Amino acid sequence: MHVLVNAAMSADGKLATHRREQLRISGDADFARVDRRRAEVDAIVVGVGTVIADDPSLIRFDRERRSEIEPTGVPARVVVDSRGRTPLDAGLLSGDAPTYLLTSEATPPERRDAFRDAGARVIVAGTDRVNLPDAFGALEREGIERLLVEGGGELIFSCFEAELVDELSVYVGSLVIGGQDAPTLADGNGFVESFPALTLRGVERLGDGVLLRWRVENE
Ligand SMILES: NC(=O)C1=CN([C@@H]2O[C@H](COP(=O)(O)OP(=O)(O)OC[C@H]3O[C@@H](n4cnc5c(N)ncnc54)[C@H](O)[C@@H]3O)[C@@H](O)[C@H]2O)C=CC1
Ligand SMILES: Nc1nc(O)c(N)c(N[C@@H]2O[C@H](COP(=O)(O)O)[C@@H](O)[C@H]2O)n1
Repeated sequence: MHVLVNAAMSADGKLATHRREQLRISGDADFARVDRRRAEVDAIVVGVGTVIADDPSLIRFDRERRSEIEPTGVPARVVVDSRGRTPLDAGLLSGDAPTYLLTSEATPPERRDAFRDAGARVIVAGTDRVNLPDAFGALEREGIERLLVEGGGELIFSCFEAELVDELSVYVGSLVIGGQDAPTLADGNGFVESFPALTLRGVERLGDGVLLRWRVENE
């Protein structure tokens, strides 16, 4: 499996304001780049915090280009949601693309059934919290090889903590958001003694911002 994390942050490292409302940090050029990356992967992954904050569709991409690359269909959408907090009327349960809900045993069986009735494929991995290596392994067994993780900060941290990330792309927009409670690129508990090592692969000006690309050196 290949896991790319992509996000847009402010110059001070924030993904959104402390109100956690959806915020346009990327410019048109970066959104077009993200659309191309979406067209190249098998699935796009977000945390339930992002679903609740943004209600994303995750299907914005260049359909013509997708048909050139992979004529078999659209990328799946994946929500990491330990307790089944995804609203049943969320945009990504619209049926426009296959949707997976990665959850834990903390989600009651009847709630899992409600997601299945809404069209989602439910994968249970972990007791209290989604066990990401197990859940991503289950996706791999479904034929999902290329994952694009779009956030938010808590999920991105967990992906690094579990050493699941192969590549990191960050668009740095020309704004300052501030706020100690605003989500950052990697939240969670933070690393203390050892830190994921990155090798810089690219620096590119895109509109008013900068795209930074790293390879992650997992041991
Ligand atoms: N600027 C950007 O590129 C992006 C910004 N965002 C912003 O980020 C904010 C949401 O980020 P967060 O609150 O950090 O939520 P998140 O989207 O990272 O979701 C975190 C939630 O996922 C669930 N979860 C289940 N298993 C987990 C595991 N093993 N590890 C981590 N989480 C697990 C938990 O319920 C946890 O609360 C929103 O304000 C959204 O607008 C989100 C994506 C991209
Ligand atoms: N690349 C990027 N730049 C920004 O400025 C953003 N705010 C985000 N957010 C991510 O995109 C999702 C929304 O996608 P749709 O418009 O619904 O397709 C949002 O949920 C974040 O994951 N990304």
